[in-house]
Amino acid sequence: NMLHEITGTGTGVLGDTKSFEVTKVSNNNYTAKDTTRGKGIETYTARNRTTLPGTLGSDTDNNWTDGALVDAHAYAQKTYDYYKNAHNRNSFDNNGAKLISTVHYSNRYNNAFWNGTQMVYGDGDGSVFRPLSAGLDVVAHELTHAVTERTANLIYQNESGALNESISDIFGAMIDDDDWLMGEDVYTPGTPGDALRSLEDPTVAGDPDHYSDRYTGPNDNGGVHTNSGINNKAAYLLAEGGTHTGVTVTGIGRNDTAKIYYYALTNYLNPNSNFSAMRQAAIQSATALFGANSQQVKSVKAAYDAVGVQ
Ligand SMILES: Cc1cccc(C(=O)O)c1OC(=O)C1CC1
Ligand SMILES: [Zn+2]
Repeated sequence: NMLHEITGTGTGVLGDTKSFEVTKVSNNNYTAKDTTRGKGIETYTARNRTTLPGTLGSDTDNNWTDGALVDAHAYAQKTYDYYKNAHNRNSFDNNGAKLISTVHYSNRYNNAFWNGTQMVYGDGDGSVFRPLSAGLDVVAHELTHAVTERTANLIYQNESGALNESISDIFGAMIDDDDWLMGEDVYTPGTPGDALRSLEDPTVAGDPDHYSDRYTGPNDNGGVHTNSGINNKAAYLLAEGGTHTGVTVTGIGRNDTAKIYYYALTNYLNPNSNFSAMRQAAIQSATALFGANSQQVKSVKAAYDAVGVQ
């Protein structure tokens, strides 16, 4: 309970020190259980097996040394705080639902996912990925899948699936807000400067930045992690501005961009929304938030013009 809530300190996967709320059970027993946020934030370890949630994280001296667990716990708290402070949303269900994360899932597992109940992170194989919870954008991406599931619930295939992925990348970039890259802190440790995806220039990772270049094949549920680049590029242009395919967009900044996408996700998008419906939802959201003749509405139209979505 709140009475035993204290601050823990630990070292993340990348060797950085961070602090986070934990529970003191006794003088030499601390658990990765935060009872200060919603109905709680709890982080577990699967100890490299696949039983979920596994064992609740614990430490004897409150100086935490399991980097993957430190990062998953601290970044879940940071992501909770973002949705509460920026969008007045209390956890993924807007009713304070407990945030459960498990690290050290399976063996050399190059993946992270939301399984409908909790977040799960592999350790990576050390070549393709480091432990995936070390990426704040990864944690935010996974938790945003839960937010999307409880709101628009975009079907995870073809265009609605690409939007599902893009919404997770957009809020991943809004929360890990020092760049427009996804997974840069955990992807290919041996290759500095690359990323799993880029919202600024999706083509650096081989993803399309215009609707005419969309993938229409069967792989990856119809290219959900590929065609996300089209809407990701639109969101980047909306926030930062720029000229793309001969169309100039006036940037409106990260905060207004985030408000527009959150408003669209929670008021207009539905499970079957395609890219055209995304354009309309963003226009209607910008209109509701900023007015019909606002710069924000003008820039939304230009951003979707620039990526070829009408
Ligand atoms: C690493 C990975 C593999 C497969 C699916 C996802 C997924 O969650 O869609 C995934 O996580 C990400 O894309 C996060 C953003 C880096
Ligand atoms: Zn995803």
